Amino acid sequence: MISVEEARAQIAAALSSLSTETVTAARAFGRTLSQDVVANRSQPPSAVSAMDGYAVRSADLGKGTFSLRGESRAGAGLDTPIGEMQAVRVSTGARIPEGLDQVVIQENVEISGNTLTTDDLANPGRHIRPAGSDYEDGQLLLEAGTILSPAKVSLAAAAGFGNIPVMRRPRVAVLATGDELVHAGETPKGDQIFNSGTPGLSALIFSIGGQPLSLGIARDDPEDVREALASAEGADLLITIGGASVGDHDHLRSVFTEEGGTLIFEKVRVKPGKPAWFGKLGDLPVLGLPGNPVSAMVTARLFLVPALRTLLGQPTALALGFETAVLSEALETNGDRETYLRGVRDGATGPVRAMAKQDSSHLAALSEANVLIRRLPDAPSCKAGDTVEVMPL
Ligand SMILES: Nc1nc2c(c(=O)[nH]1)N[C@H]1C(S)=C(S)[C@@H](COP(=O)(O)OP(=O)(O)OC[C@H]3O[C@@H](n4cnc5c(N)ncnc54)[C@H](O)[C@@H]3O)O[C@H]1N2
Ligand code: MOO
Repeated sequence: MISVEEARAQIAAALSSLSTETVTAARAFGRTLSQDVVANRSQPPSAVSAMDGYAVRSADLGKGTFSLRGESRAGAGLDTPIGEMQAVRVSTGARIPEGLDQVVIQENVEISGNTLTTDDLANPGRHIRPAGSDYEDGQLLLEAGTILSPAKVSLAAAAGFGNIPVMRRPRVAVLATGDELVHAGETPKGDQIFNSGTPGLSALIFSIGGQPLSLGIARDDPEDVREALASAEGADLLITIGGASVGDHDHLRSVFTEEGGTLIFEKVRVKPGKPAWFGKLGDLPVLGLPGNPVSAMVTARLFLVPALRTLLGQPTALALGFETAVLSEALETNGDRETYLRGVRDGATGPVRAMAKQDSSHLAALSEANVLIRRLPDAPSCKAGDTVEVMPL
């Protein structure tokens, strides 16, 4: 059995990043940048007013009455030379005319005909945004591999990118297996249960920027499994749910091998999720997740999310984002598998406790958990007040 870290490294090694495409800025949220975004001009391009008011020479303040000399508007700056004791009407974002170095806000002036008086004193640069104060021409604004938040989309657009180069969305086929399953919304027979795995994993795939594609439910019949595997053609990654362990009616692994699949690993020293496996069917990477719903969701966090991030060319694809938290309740000695306990943390930084229900089929408990508490193999017992590693969910 290999460790979680080895498994993650083997998955990443078998994947390469996908091709790229461009999308309009308005559609770029959540996508991964495929090229650096570099500013091709400074922002603002020249010194501009930060307020509505009057631009003056700071050295003239306190010396008497100004005469008004035209207006500089956002997008239509004033080019006329400005003399001493002259003030120019400016709006927010308007270019500051040559030679002026202070803006007096309109609330602080008295206008009479064509003249202006103010009690404001010299404060050079006041209410003026210098050229390039946001960013300079040639500055690296966003690096390839960055996930585009709304603010980052806005920055790329501010830098003139109407179309943004992004990684293609990974197409992830999801195949559930087992005669006991029916799709949610259908009517289960007595012993049947709903397929919770496909919707849960699809949501996770979607949240990382992938395109989930359900291949439905393959019955416990080799021909049905064979057909389902064939239907994954064209996907960038196939996720299977269930049939990973040793059951008599699980045909997934045997059909995978018969069809020429190469197994890269089977079984990981992790709890939950020991039966997780990974291989390749021709060029198609196949990640087999255990059927137990919590095992599937936890192993998806550990293996599927980094796989998607690798396909998306994200530089920190393998980072799991651990934080530390203080325990509010003791923990027992861990077994020999790396263990991910469902936990509840009080707020974003408060104390954490492991939930009472840790069964790998208890989805209601998983949905209440807000962290996974990581316990390394054979970790000693912990008491309240000890620090543990947690992965936010
Ligand atoms: N003798 C042994 N038995 C088991 C072992 C073992 O090592 N020796 N491993 C256990 C572990 S750990 C796990 S995890 C499970 C995983 O088994 P499979 O991956 O083969 O999953 P199935 O047998 O197909 O299903 C297990 C369980 O999960 C339910 N299931 C499956 N798919 C879905 C789905 N899409 N949505 C909702 N629920 C699903 C299924 O009905 C079963 O209840 O094996 C242990 N056994
Ligand atoms: O390792 Mo299994 O995932 O516990 O139920």
